[in-house]
Amino acid sequence: MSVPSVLIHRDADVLAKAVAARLITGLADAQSAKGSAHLVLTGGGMGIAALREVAATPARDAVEWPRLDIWWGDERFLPTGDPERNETGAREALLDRVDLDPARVHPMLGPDSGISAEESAERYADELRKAARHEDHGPVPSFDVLMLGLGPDGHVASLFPEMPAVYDERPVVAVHGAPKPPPTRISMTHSTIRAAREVWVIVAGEDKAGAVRLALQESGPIQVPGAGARGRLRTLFLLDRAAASKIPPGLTRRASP
Ligand SMILES: O=C1O[C@H](COP(=O)(O)O)[C@@H](O)[C@H](O)[C@H]1O
Repeated sequence: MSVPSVLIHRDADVLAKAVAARLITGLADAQSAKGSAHLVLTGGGMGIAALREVAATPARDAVEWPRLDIWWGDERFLPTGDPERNETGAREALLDRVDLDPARVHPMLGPDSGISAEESAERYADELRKAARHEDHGPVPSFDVLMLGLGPDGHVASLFPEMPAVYDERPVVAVHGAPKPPPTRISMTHSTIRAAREVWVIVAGEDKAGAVRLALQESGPIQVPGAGARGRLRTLFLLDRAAASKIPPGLTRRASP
């Protein structure tokens, strides 16, 4: 597991633009090295803002969209098209605006599929298993980039502090009774998050500053799920100044004035 690096941008707007630029470069590099790439999306304010910035820049054409697999780190267990679904936000911000191969877009199924949250999680784990190659050495692909938001309580994806999902070793699980609505969700677990080559934790706002500090320190991932979000090769905490305001000096690097 990698030790996190911290980059700080002036505000949420600059942060979203910087993440978009980094994402385009990262995906283009991965595709040129391997022919295709795997990207894991997050819901939440900054994750969707970054996708909107990707859609807005002509540099998006550097990515070969038909050769990209899109996954989600978590989903709110709501019907397809519900505005609160992470999938809906991502489609509106970017996915409906680029030339993706629909077979390579992998949403987590909702209740409109006539299945339970548990079945949805199991199906997603199966889909990940089928996409994993021999060289991935595990039940999920080695995602090139896995993006995460961070809640003020330290949650990432739908892994909330001290809830059963943070103890679970299956790749994907159903979550019931989440403290943030909606209560029923599907989430990748820590083991799946840690299979990614790069994990990017993207956070803006003063209300998250305490969670950022705890997620960067040696907190336990049970109490602070963000502290367990680490990539195999690289972990980046991409922050705005407000979110970085409680990090001890020396740990941070300012990336834009
Ligand atoms: O509910 C969720 O919240 C987190 C954080 O969202 P934010 O708006 O506070 O940044 C998000 O990462 C997760 O995907 C989502 O389901």
